[in-house]
Amino acid sequence: MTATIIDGKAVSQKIKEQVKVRVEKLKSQGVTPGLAVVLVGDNSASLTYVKNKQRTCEALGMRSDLHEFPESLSEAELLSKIDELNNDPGIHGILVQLPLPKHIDEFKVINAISPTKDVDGFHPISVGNMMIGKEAFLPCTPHGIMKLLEHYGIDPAGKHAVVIGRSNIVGKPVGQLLLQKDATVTYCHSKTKDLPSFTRQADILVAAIGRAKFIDHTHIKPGAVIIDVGMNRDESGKLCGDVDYADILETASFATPVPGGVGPMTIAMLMENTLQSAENGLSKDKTGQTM
Ligand SMILES: Nc1nc(=O)c2c([nH]1)NC[C@@H]1CN(c3ccc(C(=O)N[C@@H](CCC(=O)O)C(=O)O)cc3)C=[N+]21
Repeated sequence: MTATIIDGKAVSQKIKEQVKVRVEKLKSQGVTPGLAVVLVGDNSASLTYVKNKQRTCEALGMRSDLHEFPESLSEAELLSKIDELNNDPGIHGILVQLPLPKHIDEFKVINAISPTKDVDGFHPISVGNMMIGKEAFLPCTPHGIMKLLEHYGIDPAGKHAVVIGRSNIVGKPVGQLLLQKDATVTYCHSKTKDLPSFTRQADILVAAIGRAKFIDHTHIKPGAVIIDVGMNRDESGKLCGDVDYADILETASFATPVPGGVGPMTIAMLMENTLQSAENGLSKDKTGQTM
């Protein structure tokens, strides 16, 4: 048996086409969805992602503003920029590219973003609403993973999902979303003893470790669905995931490649969240009440 390749690029394309149609409709009502991306410091990897986000916005007819600042930007200056964006009616989504320089408190910054514009889904209010299953902007990578599973007819209900990684932006929320779809969820992390004993039980394995090609066929159960959230460089500098893709293909039933798996979905979900935010704005009056 050879695994079916989960084509994140193709699925993200479909989602973007649907977003584009909704953007056109919104524009005909006089509203152009606007995303503000804030980038502090000159991290070249970050710049690549940011450029990708901007390109996608433009392709979908959305406004995209890049606010670039030097590494030396103070926390107070960043907070005041966020305040300005919170109050800008042309901006529906605010994304502060992470990681931030060490002298800036990430938590303070995320907290300062208006939850109505929190298209990353990182604000504690968004996280809380997601946890209790209420309407919220869902974090883009976990949401993208759920969309991929859905697209390929993979129902998490009753399955054992094993998540490796417990970051606030990927590991923790993807486990929650899988739980909401009735999976039995196990979290593994750097302190987990005998990792393979857990991963071998997984019907759905989500790898968000940050180590190139760490997961191989000895870690997985025959027929498992493998979701690779890794973004690493191999020895030759090529982009690769946390999963040794070639090694697991004969064992897994489905697998996401890197690139072309989860990454493009992250961008598509960001576009959808930004559009959603703009649509929300249209259905609210000046007091913020939904009409
Ligand atoms: N506030 C914030 N929000 C984020 O969503 C966020 C962030 N900070 N910091 C950095 C990470 C990383 N991230 C990616 C998005 C798309 C691809 C992506 O499109 N990857 C392509 C390949 C891109 C390439 O070739 O380099 C793929 O996997 O096929 C990758 C990584 C969003 N992040």
